[in-house]
Amino acid sequence: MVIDISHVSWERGDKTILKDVSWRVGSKEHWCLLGLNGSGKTTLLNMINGYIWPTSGSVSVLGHKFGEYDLRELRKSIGWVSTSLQERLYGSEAALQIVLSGKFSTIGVYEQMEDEDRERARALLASLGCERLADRTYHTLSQGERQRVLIARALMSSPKLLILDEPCTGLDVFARESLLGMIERIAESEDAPTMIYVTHHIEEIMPCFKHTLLLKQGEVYAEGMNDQLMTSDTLSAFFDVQAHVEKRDGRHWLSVKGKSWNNS
Ligand SMILES: Nc1ncnc2c1ncn2[C@@H]1O[C@H](COP(=O)(O)OP(=O)(O)OP(=O)(O)O)[C@@H](O)[C@H]1O
Repeated sequence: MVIDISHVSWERGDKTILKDVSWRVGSKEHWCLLGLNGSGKTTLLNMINGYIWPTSGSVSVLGHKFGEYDLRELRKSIGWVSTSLQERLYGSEAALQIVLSGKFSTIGVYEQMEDEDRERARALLASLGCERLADRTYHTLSQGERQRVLIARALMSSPKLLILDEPCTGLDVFARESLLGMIERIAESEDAPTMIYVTHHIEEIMPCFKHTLLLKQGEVYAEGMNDQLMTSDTLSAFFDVQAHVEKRDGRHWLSVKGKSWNNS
């Protein structure tokens, strides 16, 4: 199992933020984690990365049970692309340096890098269609370019688990489709890590993500194969709206009371 979360709860004061959550992700099973704002997605990711501990229940990631393994070592095998990471990066660094920093999962490059590291970083930038950005400073990049650089950075350490936390936030529809295409290619590559895609938007779920965990108010609402979960009935009840789901080009599209959410 890549992720094995069993009956996990997380309490803060008198508030229960995660309630009896269980989730098992097998190797090379690419999952989507779907929930509205405040449903507990970030909290669950913080737990998977060992930044917070469950109040009750057990967490095991990449076969290592928390409490019995050095979490700093474990984090080297996990790539986590998130907006909060963007805020912590040094905006004045060149894109290539940012990708290189992924080798040791550090913010900034402190270790001696070899020529082969630079070659790998350039190859990763090229595979994400942004080799020409290698020498550009991060703060001059567009949001879509930043996300690609961060994904290249996350891949630099050849992670076994890659978490993409709302990677399409702030992207226009064309940049979004381009990034989703690249994510799909990563998922289909031979040495692909197990991938978790976190979002509020079902239309971003590419066909390579075959499973979804629906999280609602800190609880698992449902989980399973997308074709079973992504139905008008299930999502109407999940989102507490009158929703209509349509499948097109292997993806599911949601509209609410005649108003499309697709491009929001
Ligand atoms: N350290 C904390 N102390 C108290 N409450 C917290 C803490 N961390 C998160 N919460 C609360 O837990 C709930 C879930 O938050 P979380 O950030 O996990 O949701 P989310 O699904 O990631 O939301 P979003 O999609 O907006 O990022 C929210 O109500 C939040 O205010």
